[in-house]
Amino acid sequence: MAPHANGSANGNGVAPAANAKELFVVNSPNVTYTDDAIKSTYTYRTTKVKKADGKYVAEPFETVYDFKTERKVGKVGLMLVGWGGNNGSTVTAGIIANRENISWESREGKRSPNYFGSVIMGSTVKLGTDAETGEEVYIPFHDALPMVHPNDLVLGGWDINSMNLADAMDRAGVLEPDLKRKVRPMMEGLVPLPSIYYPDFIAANQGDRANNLVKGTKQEHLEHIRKDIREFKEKNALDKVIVLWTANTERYAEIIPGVNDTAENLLKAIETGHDEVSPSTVFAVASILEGVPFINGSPQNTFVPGAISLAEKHNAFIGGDDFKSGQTKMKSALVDFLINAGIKLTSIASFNFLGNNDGLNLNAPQQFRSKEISKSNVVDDMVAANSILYEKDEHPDHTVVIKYMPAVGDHKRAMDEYYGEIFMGGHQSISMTNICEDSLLASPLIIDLCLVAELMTRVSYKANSSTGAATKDYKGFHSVLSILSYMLKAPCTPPGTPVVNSLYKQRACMNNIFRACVGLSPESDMTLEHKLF
Ligand SMILES: NC(=O)c1ccc[n+]([C@@H]2O[C@H](COP(=O)([O-])OP(=O)(O)OC[C@H]3O[C@@H](n4cnc5c(N)ncnc54)[C@H](O)[C@@H]3O)[C@@H](O)[C@H]2O)c1
Ligand SMILES: O=P([O-])([O-])O[C@@H]1[C@@H](O)[C@H](O)[C@@H](O)[C@H](O)[C@@H]1O
Repeated sequence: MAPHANGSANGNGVAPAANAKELFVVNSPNVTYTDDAIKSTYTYRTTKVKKADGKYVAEPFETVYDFKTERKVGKVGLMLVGWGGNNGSTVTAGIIANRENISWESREGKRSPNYFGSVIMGSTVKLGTDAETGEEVYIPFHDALPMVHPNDLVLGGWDINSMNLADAMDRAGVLEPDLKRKVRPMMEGLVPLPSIYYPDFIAANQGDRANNLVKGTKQEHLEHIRKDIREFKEKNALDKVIVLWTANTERYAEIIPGVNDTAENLLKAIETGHDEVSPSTVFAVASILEGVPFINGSPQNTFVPGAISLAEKHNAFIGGDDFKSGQTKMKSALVDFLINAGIKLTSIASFNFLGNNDGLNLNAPQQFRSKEISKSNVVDDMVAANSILYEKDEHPDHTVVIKYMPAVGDHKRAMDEYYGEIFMGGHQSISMTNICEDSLLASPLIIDLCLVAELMTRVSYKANSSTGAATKDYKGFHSVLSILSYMLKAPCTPPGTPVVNSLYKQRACMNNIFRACVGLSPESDMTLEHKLF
């Protein structure tokens, strides 16, 4: 395999197009490069398990897929709902600082911009083993497939508060003064579009912010948001737009038969202005109808059943819920480790103190409840997978507490105690404290979600198997983008499919789907080449 895409022919004798931005080329009879696309024929190998005479029977199973990834990334816009919030203003300043290569003075000396904390921009994946030295070859995750660079994103969005992004950045109190001073001139002119506000869905303590609102009925709101998306696309000559909710956490919407249970009922409920349709669902529906991916970075049930079926009907992408930034990310790594190490985790106590506007909103019981749900379900699949440690339906005790502590601002404090049983009745307690800026954890996740969602708009497949359901034409992945799970606390998955919470599995899934798109087998970590001589 040649490390650079400059001229080596692939197995089909088709020379890869000279695309200086692609870091590697795959030399295989199963991979073809055209000017427009990378096409791979890929054998997906799984194991089917049956039970016969009280015994499992495991059968290897193969499906052959053709994958196609469009190579032209195009100009991409990211529209944030809640643009003027802590996350919205921080990710905007961060992208501008990176794009303009702005350094700043801090207490510790000169600092330069980076994308640390972004799995796509800040981490590497193994491509393979060096043919001569046997050393492992790693490439930036961002180079695994053609992806948009965050510096090239065109940013925009909505907020119920009219503050410009420079003042919003000051209000957030996240970034260093010298950095804020330097990016201010590029942020003052950025003003969020008016948004929709249904006071019942977020905490009453947010009422003072609501001075930038779209008037009219729910149906008019839907049309207004659709028009905003279209105009943003046209004005900036964009090929694609991604819409992402980073606005306040809403309360759960009640699921009511006839109102939000089907696509038709949901559209009707918007038309008649039903109270149980939340602002985030209106944004999701607007995005679906405009054919742009919509991602929910907050915990509420934006994707009511009617929204999911509407997305399926329109082949539009949706992803959610709730950024997995700090405490929960640790949890989805640590619990995976403990249970897979054979340690019986018996309780998790998670405390969170934060003093930003998110914390103020979460001070209200209904909004806290949305967060409590998304933070509590993250260990379920790992517990259920181990029948040695846990009886059926047995769960560790799990408590989640969030308290508003104005003095700490965005510097959230997360304190966790994990308590479990070890060998022969012994006990193990692990306590950890995690202190960091909430918005500096969430901002890179916004970037990752946008980059991967955009990529998925360019990936299509057809089943090509004698055993699987063969299809004639290429089509996109399922509307519910569960490939985004790594970045999300409560991953939304296609209806009826399992949720995977393990951080390790979620990352491997992303990596291996990307590898399949260039015809490479999953990274198994077997490294037999170093074990068998
Ligand atoms: N920071 C993290 O680590 C993290 C992790 C997971 C989830 N989240 C979620 O991300 C969201 C944003 O967090 P934040 O710290 O930026 O909060 P924030 O309160 O600073 O920002 C939210 C913004 O949304 C605006 N808003 C509220 N309702 C709106 C609407 N209907 N339309 C448009 N704008 C609206 C508010 O005016 C505010 O500017 C929260 O729901 C939070 O729970 C954050
Ligand atoms: O990602 P994580 O650290 O588990 O969760 C965080 C919560 O602990 C915090 O209270 C909340 O304000 C953030 O929005 C985020 O949801």
